[in-house]
Amino acid sequence: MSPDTKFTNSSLEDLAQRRMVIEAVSPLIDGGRFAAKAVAGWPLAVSADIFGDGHEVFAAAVVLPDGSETRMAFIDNDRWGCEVTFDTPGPARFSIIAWRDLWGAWARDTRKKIDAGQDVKVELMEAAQIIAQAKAPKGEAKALKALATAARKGDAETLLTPDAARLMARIGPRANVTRIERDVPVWVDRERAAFSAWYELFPRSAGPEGRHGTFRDVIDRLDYVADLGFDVLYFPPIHPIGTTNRKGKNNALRAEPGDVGSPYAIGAPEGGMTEVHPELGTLDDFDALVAAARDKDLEIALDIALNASPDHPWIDEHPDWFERRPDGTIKFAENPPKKYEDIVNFRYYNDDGTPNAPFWAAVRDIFLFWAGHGVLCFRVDNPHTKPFPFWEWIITEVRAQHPGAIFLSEAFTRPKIMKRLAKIGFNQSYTYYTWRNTKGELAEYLTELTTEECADYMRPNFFTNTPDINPYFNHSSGRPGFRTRAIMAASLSGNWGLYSGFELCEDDWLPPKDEYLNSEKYELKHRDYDAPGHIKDDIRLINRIRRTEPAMRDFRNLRFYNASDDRVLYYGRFDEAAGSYLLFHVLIDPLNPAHFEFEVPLWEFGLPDDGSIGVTDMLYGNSFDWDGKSHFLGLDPHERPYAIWKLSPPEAAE
Ligand SMILES: O=P(O)(O)O[C@H]1O[C@H](CO)[C@@H](O[C@H]2O[C@H](CO)[C@@H](O)[C@H](O)[C@H]2O)[C@H](O)[C@H]1O
Repeated sequence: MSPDTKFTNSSLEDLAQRRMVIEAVSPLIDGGRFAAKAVAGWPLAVSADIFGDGHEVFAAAVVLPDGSETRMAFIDNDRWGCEVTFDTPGPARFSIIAWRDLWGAWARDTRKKIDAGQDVKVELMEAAQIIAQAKAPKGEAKALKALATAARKGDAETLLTPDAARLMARIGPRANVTRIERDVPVWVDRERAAFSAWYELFPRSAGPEGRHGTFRDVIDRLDYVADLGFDVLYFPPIHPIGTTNRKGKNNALRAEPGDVGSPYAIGAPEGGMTEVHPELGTLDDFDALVAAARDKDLEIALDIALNASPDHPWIDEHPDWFERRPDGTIKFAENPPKKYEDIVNFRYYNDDGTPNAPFWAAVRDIFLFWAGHGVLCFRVDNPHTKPFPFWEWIITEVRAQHPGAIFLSEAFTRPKIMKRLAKIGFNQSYTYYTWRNTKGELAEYLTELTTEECADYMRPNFFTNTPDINPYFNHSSGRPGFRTRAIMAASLSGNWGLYSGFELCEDDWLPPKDEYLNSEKYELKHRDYDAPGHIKDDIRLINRIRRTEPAMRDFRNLRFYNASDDRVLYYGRFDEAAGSYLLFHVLIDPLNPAHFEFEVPLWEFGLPDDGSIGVTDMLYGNSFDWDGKSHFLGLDPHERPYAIWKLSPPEAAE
């Protein structure tokens, strides 16, 4: 009597489809709870550990929802990988399948047997059986028939040709096809989410001295910003500003007559987050600015700060949208130890724990309103002080209508919170760059950002400074430190930015904090953008290199190399497919020169240690050869605090 094959816990089919093992899939964020990030048109590397029992030959492929397959290649130690490309921004997914490759195993083993002089008559019968299982589409039927004939005639050599291997890899039978249990979610962004250069200015400061700036004044500043090579122009909030508890200069708790107030204290009788400050102009003026910027390939980014001044119209219209204290008064906002006396807190959840749905919907509509006015880049103020489900919902809702929307998270908070915000959908994240200054700190931080799992979902935006952060390093660095910090921000990260004044090496600070003296957050600021000592040439140069060198796009290609001085950060950005290879030396010490030895990474090009490689100095334009691996270089804070080299390896030169 045969044993009972009605297995209680699995069907036979199921057991067949689980014979292969596919594990440690990458990218896969929290088991698929969150989408990994990709960029439309950029290759996404997919990999997994794939193996099966015995000494069989295996094969695997990444499968997209349209059924298209990209074959994975064996890398090492049961790791397989390939690249796939998504063309359109929006939600996407992939699956992975693996199978036993019957023909591959047959060909490998038969070749060995023939080489050992063994008889392969039975193997030829096996070949005929495998060929009979192949399913040839019209165009390949003839080739398959030829293989069947060869098997019948005992022509092993024809069966073992590379052409036969390729044909059978395409159409040969797949045994025990195993598929990962769930598709892997991916969010596909447009390129600017991963590769952008932001310039921040206060529109109210864009006018001539002594007058409140307007959107029309900003139109006149567009050429300046575009000429520096930026592609996103970002404004702190542009809405009506409250007068109750208005802050005065230098964060004074009382404003003096004429003080303009913090633009983050949003809301006045003229309106809230969907109105513009009357002194800036009208919505029509704003639309004109967006259009003029677009003509210069500049995208406008707005600050979405969920702050209400006590004068915000919603306070009367929607009293239940605000947090209240037991005595019925509204709670003022804070980000301890900072206190924001000029703003109050919104209420995200009701007392019964359910979302304050009308308020959530109203915030969504703010984003949609500005998207309707051509704004698809949003810098979100303090997102970590608002609930995560709220952001996840908002981002999903906005993206459903605008898959190209970009959300930059301004969360200077604990690392895991920053990462969670990136997982739930923020496309870009502010980082700790402004506080990472030594070679060790920078290398360690960049290694984390580029190689750990967070690289699959978190995209740093390296701002050199912000209206809130006047970096300690620059208080005493002088111009050399401004130059190197800008060059590093722009070359270590795909996204970078600066807040206006950095290009003029502004360093007046308000001790003991890393804040600006006479901060523009509380007053208009008029600058001479041509004042001597600026670093505009450095900014133009690095933004031009970013635009022209494909190696600058995906920051995960960053590699550090050896330089014999701990004050010199030495790194490379290579894009082999595009033939773009850059090396950077940056002198971190803004006060003293360095003369050091460094290694040209000839090994990256398969060249021997005594090989030679062509190089162009991107600062001065001269080209020459580096012969051999070891070289010396001098950097001087005042003459040349950094060097950028473009390599031309021998193949590329030919
Ligand atoms: O709390 P962070 O350091 O992340 O700063 C962000 O949010 C602050 C609150 O929106 C904002 O603070 C500024 O606006 C406040 C409200 O008007 C005002 O009380 C603060 O003095 C002013 O700094 C900060 O600019 C923003 O980046």
